Amino acid sequence: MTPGTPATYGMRFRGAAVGRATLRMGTRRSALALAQSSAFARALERATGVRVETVGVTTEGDTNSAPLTAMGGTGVFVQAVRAALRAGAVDFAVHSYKDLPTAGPSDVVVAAVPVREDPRDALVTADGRTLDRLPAGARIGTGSPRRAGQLAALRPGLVVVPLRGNVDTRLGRVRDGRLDAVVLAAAGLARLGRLGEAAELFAPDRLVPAPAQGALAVECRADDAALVRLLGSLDHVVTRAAVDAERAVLAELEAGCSAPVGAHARPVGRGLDLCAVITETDGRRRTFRRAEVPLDPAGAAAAGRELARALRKEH
Ligand SMILES: NCc1[nH]cc(CCC(=O)O)c1CC(=O)O
Repeated sequence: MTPGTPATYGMRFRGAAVGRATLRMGTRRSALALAQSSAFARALERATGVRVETVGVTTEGDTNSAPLTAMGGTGVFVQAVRAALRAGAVDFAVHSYKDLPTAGPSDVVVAAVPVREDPRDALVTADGRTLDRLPAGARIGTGSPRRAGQLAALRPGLVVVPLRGNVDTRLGRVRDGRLDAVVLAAAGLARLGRLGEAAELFAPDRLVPAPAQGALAVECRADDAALVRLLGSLDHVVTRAAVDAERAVLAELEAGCSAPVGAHARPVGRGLDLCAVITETDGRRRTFRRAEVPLDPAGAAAAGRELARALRKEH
């Protein structure tokens, strides 16, 4: 960059606004977490002229291979990263948004929800077969009760096998023949440049994704106003509204419904088309509904809660 150009001036000015030439970014150390956080870091550097340094944090979700349901849910991926934020070891943190519990602490804020990656679930099979073409008795791996319930409803004859681990581990189970198929987030494959390995990408109203799947949450300390503003330059309004609606469905259903939940909002016209599902983990019951949602944050959350109440009544 040539010194003295208007672009350089603008970058210096904005970097100076947070009073730090270099920002430290907290992230988990998995290949997926590093890929998504470094993509965000590059975008932030381009947009604002700050420099970003990566600080890898190991979380309980990385060191403990027990099922997430036995460990207190997806929150196990975020606690250690938030602790680094509170301790001042990092300035901001990048999380997979679907790993954030719905009840957030008040001392950290989601300062940016960047534009979303592919939100769909993907099927990977050894020979490229789609779900409908898997033979009865085929073994399909997932550790997610949401995926298990919906897969069992779609294909009652399949055998769902519990599976956890990083993307590489899960894909390896198909390659080594221990499983016939695995279902995982398309966003994870895309961020690792492996989306081409998917045999099928499920339409979001057929296999409804997890709330906020494919989205990132960029958090910083709530009292760091200049940084909240700087990170906010990468906020994507449509993604934020969609995620607000989807997480409102989940938050409302967590009170009094332990069944797995999917929720997904897709931009349509000037609003969002929100669909949500509750299943039993064995797939014997599946309740599905959809609703139109306005693009503003308060309206999106209210519409999500209303859809959740209707679902709960019906299920
Ligand atoms: N709970 C693990 C997790 N958290 C986020 C992703 C994928 C990427 C995303 O949804 O942003 C995954 C893996 C998966 O579901 O296959």
